[in-house]
Amino acid sequence: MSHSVLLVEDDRAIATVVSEALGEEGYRVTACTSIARRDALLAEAEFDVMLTDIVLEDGDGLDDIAALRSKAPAMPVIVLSAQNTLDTAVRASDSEAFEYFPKPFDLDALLRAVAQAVARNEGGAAATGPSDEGLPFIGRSQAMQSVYRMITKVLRNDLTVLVTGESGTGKELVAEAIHQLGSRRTGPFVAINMAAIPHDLIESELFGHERGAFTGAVAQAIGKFEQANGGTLFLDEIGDMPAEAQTRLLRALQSGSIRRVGGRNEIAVDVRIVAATNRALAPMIAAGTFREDLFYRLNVVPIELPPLRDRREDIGALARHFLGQAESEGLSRHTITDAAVDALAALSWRGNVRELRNVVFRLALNARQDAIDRTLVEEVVAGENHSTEAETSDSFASALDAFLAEASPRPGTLYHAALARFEKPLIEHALRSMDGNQLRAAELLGINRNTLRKKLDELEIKPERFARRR
Ligand SMILES: Nc1ncnc2c1ncn2[C@@H]1O[C@H](COP(=O)(O)OP(=O)(O)OP(=O)(O)O)[C@@H](O)[C@H]1O
Repeated sequence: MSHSVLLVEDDRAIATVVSEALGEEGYRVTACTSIARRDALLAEAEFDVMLTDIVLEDGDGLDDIAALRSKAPAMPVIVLSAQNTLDTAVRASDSEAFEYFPKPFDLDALLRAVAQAVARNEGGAAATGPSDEGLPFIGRSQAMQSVYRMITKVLRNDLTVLVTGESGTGKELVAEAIHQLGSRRTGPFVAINMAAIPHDLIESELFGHERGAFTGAVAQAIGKFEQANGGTLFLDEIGDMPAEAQTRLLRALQSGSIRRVGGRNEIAVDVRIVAATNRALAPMIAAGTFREDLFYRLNVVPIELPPLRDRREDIGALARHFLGQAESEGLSRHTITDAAVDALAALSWRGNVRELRNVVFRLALNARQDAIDRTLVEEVVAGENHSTEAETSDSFASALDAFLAEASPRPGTLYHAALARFEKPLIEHALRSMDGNQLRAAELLGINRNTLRKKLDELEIKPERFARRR
């Protein structure tokens, strides 16, 4: 017998597409657009799975989810939402939703999730776990959605997380979110930055020391591992950890216990580890400076933060958020014009969200009127060298390192493999900057339009993908 799906969705276009796709897969779909109708349908019949939007014409689809669970405790719920914030992702996971799909979503992925939900339901498994209010995580871009989804997946377990991403992309914020929203939130959150501590002190900082363990160890000291007992330990800039400390950390992760420097006793510790790095670890492993076995211990759940330049649509919301922060730190209240946001969005943001925060604070300091306008943005960022040649070449060099470490191409193919790797993103960047206009993209690149056309064919780039959507 085919499985039944209840679809609660007031966007008719989405409801139609999803119903048809499910129908083609052999599901019996019952669709409705309101909470009242949903409840009436649930009172009449049982469904194998429910798909629900959050904002519905008569209320919030997640609000009374607990009541709904008492009516249909075993029914998996898949949440579809256009409010793509971390809060929504967390609310969806709190409501014990089986999956959360920010809109626009990939239909095939949704169909796979429905199939899994049905299979899981037949197996009788149930999800568990609560959480509370969200963090000020700003950004609804598609690029941030997978970050939010990954965060919600680790809230009810103690899996080790490795957060990667360029400096200033929000890696520490992810660690804090995992701690504050997860099951360890009543325990301590302890952070340690490997790059900020002299190498010879790292082991004693992490594991503590006994009195007299080394010159200067005048008293016993408790390390970060013990301080974080029952909570979360955030190991920042893990790529900067010296070799001996790596070995000791690996041992601690394997055994769940530590030994203070100069100490004899093994001390059991219960900590959840979140590690972060802005350096590519693959080339370091290849070069023998980072232990591969430690990498695998840390990289249980990888969360990769996108650079700000890949989610420019978040810049306006972030800028407004930081203006609010500036105000709460005593600066006067300011708004920002759309033209000023566009000017900010055009910059390269090598320092990512941290750099944007600093620039916004400087704008607030320098503003002569209520609204921050484009002219002020241009004045304030003028002297800042947002994308100098040297910086661009630096980031190319590190991308090239990562490519070489991963690709290990056959002899005789290296030049072309590297070229192909960089040519496509470069051309896509030009098209994106020019809203898909090939003539202007060719001008930006400084190549002939026919050459560009040939490249588009060769590299299978579809220029219409970059046309501005209204
Ligand atoms: N999505 C976001 N929403 C709001 N604030 C953010 C966001 N991402 C980052 N920030 C803010 O930007 C600043 C830098 O973030 P954070 O320190 O988490 O970056 P990081 O990736 O850990 O940097 P580094 O690698 O240099 O340590 C912080 O003030 C943080 O609160």
